[in-house]
Amino acid sequence: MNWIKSKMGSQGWDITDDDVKKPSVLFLGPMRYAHQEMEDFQEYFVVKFHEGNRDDLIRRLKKGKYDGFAAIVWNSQDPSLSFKVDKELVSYLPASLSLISIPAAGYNNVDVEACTARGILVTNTAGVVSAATADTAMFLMLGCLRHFSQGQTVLREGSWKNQGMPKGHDMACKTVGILGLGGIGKAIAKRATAFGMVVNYYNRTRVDIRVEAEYNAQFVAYETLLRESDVIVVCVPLNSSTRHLIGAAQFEKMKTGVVIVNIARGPIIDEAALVAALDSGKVSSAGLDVFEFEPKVHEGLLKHPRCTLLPHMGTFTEETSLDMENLTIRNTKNYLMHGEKKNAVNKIENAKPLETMMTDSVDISKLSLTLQG
Ligand SMILES: O=CC(=O)O
Repeated sequence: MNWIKSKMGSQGWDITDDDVKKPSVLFLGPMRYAHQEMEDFQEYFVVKFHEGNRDDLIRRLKKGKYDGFAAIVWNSQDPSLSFKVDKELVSYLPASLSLISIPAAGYNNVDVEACTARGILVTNTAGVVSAATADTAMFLMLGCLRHFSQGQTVLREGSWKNQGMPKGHDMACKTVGILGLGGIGKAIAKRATAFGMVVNYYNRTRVDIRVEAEYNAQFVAYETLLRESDVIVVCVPLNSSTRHLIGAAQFEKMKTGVVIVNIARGPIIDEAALVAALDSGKVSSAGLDVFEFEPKVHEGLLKHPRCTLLPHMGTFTEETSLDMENLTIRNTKNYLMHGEKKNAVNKIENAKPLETMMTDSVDISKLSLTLQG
């Protein structure tokens, strides 16, 4: 039975299967793990997959191929789909579209303001990425403090550690400054405490003191975090106020020999300034999972022996991919069926009326049935 029928049925309308059509949802990029959730989803929605780049998508949108679609699931992690859902693209989305659901925590590729103006809710999967991303941060921290990447390179080149390699540093008793104590920041705080580190954090808004106590995290001013940290971990989302949050002026204030770790988004750090700080010795090493112009990586980082570099692998595990896909599908279903906005990153006051989300068929406008806002 489909959901519109059950909604209508519950309101006493006498609806047959023939009267009812399922709303359509466009999937950009494949769902590789969430087989069970997809099966369930297809009972209620028509699923269409689109493969192709931004131009293909715009061409199809202009031709009206996706008119009447209710939602888009946007796999922005897929390299072919990592283009921007910018103002121009949003302007081509059909009037029926009420949701863009993203299987990622970071939604910097989507012009959320433009979506809000068109009444389109945007959801992410922030809740399920924390553990895998925090594990990645710990790997980078350890790698940097102990020079493990350098050790691996030396070994692969047929040498051994005592042939010119500097000794590393223990994690215990080092001060880690977490820039952004959200879900990922908290997961890092927990792990850093287990390693015996002192945990400081900076947020625009200080978290509740009970949360601070739970995570052993002490709130400090941004300047203090820059000045007193042995390791700085970047965990804030990318937006216009966090772009180049760390640049030459900030490196200047840091301890000489500081370690920089970034598992959030590349453009939060001015990469050229980071390379200069590495070259001058101000920054002893950098552990980076994200890059300012990824997948392109600054030459100065690539050739730097004291950098540990990963190709954006923070959530690149089978388990977390499954959790992200499942949550993305659930976010879509819950909003379209129940108006639930649990993982929304923007505010939409009124959900679009149900009838505008139908691909065709039954004229339910007479029934004045709308989704809960
Ligand atoms: O980078 C990964 C994410 O945003 O989830």
